[in-house]
Amino acid sequence: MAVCTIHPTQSLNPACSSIASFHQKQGLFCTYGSRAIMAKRGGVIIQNHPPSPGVVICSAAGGSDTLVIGLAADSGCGKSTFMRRLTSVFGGAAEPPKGGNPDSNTLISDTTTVICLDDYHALDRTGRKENGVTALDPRANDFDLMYEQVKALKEGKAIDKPIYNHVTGLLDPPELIVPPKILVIEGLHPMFDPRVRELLDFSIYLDISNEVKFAWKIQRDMAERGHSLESIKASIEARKPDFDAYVDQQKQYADAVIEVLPTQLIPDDNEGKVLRVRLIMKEGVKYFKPVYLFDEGSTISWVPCGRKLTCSYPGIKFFYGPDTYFGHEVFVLEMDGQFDRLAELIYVESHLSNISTKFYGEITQQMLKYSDFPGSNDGTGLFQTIIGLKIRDLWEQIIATKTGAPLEAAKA
Ligand SMILES: Nc1ncnc2c1ncn2[C@@H]1O[C@H](COP(=O)(O)OP(=O)(O)OP(=O)(O)O)[C@@H](O)[C@H]1O
Ligand SMILES: O=C(CO)[C@H](O)[C@H](O)COP(=O)(O)O
Repeated sequence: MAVCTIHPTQSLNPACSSIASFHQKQGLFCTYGSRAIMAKRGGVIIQNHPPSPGVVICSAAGGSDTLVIGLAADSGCGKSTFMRRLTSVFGGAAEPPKGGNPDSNTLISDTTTVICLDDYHALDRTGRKENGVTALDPRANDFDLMYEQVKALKEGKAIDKPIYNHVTGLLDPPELIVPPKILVIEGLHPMFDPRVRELLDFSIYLDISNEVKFAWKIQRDMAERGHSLESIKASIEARKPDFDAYVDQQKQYADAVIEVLPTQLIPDDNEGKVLRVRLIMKEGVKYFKPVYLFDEGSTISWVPCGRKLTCSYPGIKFFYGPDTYFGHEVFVLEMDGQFDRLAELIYVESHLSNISTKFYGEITQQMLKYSDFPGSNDGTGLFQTIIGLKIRDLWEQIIATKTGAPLEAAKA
């Protein structure tokens, strides 16, 4: 490990510059606090210029601990919302790379870097049109590059990642990505290519049923983007064959699936406002203990409404039990309905176990803190928050295993 001091008004002083250059040549990387400093094409640059003097640390160990998480879902299915919940578990805001392309799809926080796999589109918008393929088609994506670059980050090496510009529909010049502690690759195909799949430490699939997808699309694309009902229907229909062929099939590989369905509490509901959400958790995944309700391995139906939990129509119903999913043994935790008073979630939280919280009520606190995010009063927000905590736990366990440090005791 090498250490030197820098001043905010300088790029890097000569000593730091040569340290960073040296380490870059060795394929290692340097940080200033949680920010990355890279030697690049002969010069030295600081990612996110430091706001105050500080210490630069160049270390062989830093990047090689990168945990890689895959999050798959169709467009408009809540990936960004999920990412905001996940990064908030680690604290600090997630922002696009400072001073970079304003249309970058990347989000960087102190601990996490989220890269959007749309950046591996091999064909731009015109190219897809000319070739008659959708963005969901593997032929429109560069899986070789995706594999090489995710592998490099996992090995602690920085990459020059392409940018797909959703504003122009063009492929923009690449941006520098340095290895974070936790790398999330989100998009249409994180589990499609077996080589990329193999690099994932944990994988999640957001499975939004057609009815709910339609309701969310209407809410966003009609209310916020001025699209017509017909054009939304047409766009969902046009994507469906490729979605079924190339995206949906990835759920069989996911360690956790969040399935979002219409409620069963209202007969023939077609509004899509009240949701039945199922968290499907694979058994036997390293460092991941499925959450359970009351008694691990039992089958339980629970209506928590009553003296301790306020419920208006149509109420709330939980279910927990073992099942099989694509031939895998899984546990399913299900919530149908929505909370009237979010603070009362503590009552439900206190009956859940293996939730990887650090203190009593952490889930409720997280949900209250981000109550303005979509899904905060139902199972989507609850299960996304739980998965965020499980990922934090996974990372801490991996670090503890590598360093031999004891894990914090007294976790729920
Ligand atoms: N849990 C939820 N409950 C209700 N609505 C939701 C939920 N999550 C997302 N939505 C709706 O879906 C829209 C899309 O969500 P979000 O931007 O998170 O999806 P996305 O997968 O990142 O989309 P894209 O890939 O198109 O950028 C939101 O604007 C919101 O209207
Ligand atoms: O499925 C998608 C992303 O999840 C988009 O449709 C794809 O990336 C193409 O984007 P655009 O419509 O902006 O050209």
